[in-house]
Amino acid sequence: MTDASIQTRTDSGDAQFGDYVALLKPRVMSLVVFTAAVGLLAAPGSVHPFIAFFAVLCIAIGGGASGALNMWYDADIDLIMKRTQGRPIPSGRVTREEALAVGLTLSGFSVVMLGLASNWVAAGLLAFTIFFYAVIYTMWLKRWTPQNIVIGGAAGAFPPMIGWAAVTGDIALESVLMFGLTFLWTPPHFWALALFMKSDYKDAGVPMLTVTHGRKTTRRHVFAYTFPLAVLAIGLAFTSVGGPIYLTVAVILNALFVKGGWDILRRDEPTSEADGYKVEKRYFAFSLLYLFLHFGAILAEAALRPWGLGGW
Ligand code: HEM
Ligand SMILES: CC(C)=CCC/C(C)=C/CC/C(C)=C/COP(=O)(O)OP(=O)(O)O
Repeated sequence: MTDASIQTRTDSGDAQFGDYVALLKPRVMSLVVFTAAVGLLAAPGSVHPFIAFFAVLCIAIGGGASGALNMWYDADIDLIMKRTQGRPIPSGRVTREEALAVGLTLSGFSVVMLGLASNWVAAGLLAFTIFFYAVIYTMWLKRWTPQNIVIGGAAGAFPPMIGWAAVTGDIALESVLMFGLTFLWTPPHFWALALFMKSDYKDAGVPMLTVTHGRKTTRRHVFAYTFPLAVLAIGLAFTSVGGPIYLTVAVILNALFVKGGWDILRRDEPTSEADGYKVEKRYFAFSLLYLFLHFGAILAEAALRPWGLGGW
């Protein structure tokens, strides 16, 4: 990826602290960090609250670092897409070299600090996650295959596993299922967005499913993913991190998510375009609430456990 126009800072001024924070994709990372914190709090056993806080902080910094590496590599794409033109590199407030330096420094720092504060299984998983998002997804899959976000989605799904491992030093069925929940959720989450972002990915030459296989196929894929997702999400209720609260939340949310996927499938383009992609936008917003509430319910079960409540 070479593009001289984004190599140097423009005249728009020096970078502010906020520009460096924006490199870390804080809004997307907030939910990632929440799922990591829930993985940590739901794990059997306990760690000192300071270590727990510090471990989550390391995961947040590592996630942010991978976002900076993504912005470093994707600066050419971000310059083309309307949604991303205002980011620190395409708008000329931060150079690519600075973004790379921030990404690499924070990656190294977060992994080493997590290893020292908790254990090297968690640190290894964090390092692998950063590598997966920055190298496997960003540098390879994103520009190569419409399955980019399906496989690449694994990056965003690892955090609860990292949180869990920070306590237990191990990988367990529950942490793998929490991984699976985010993994199967990512395609409908992203493709709903791709449906209303219309030409952005096409203009940037990114082979998203909407571009390569068309919008009807993308609608079918959104709907199709809601079924395995519902099975896994509800199945998680019957493991040690589940319980009646989680089960209730999962049944309601998955019924709504399948129904929403059906609504998306049934829509045709002229109708969707005429109403400004209202249904697709609502579904994308609901996808965020969906994941937040599933992990929130796991947290509620864990929080009630010390009082003999929560769980089965
Ligand atoms: C390969 C996987 C994923 C892809 C391609 C993807 C893509 C996107 C995109 C393009 C946006 C628009 C936001 C922006 O312009 O900054 C977005 C928003 C968002 N995503 Fe994802 N996402 C993925 C996985 C995840 C995961 C795993 C999480 C959390 C666990 C997540 C949480 C969010 C949140 C919270 C927002 C809303 C941000 C805001 O309010 O601006 N995403 N996602
Ligand atoms: C270490 C750690 C905890 C990592 C978390 C990794 C993570 C959150 C991955 C989520 C993937 C994500 C934000 C994709 C955005 O796609 P994109 O980069 O193609 O989106 P864009 O078009 O907005 O740049």
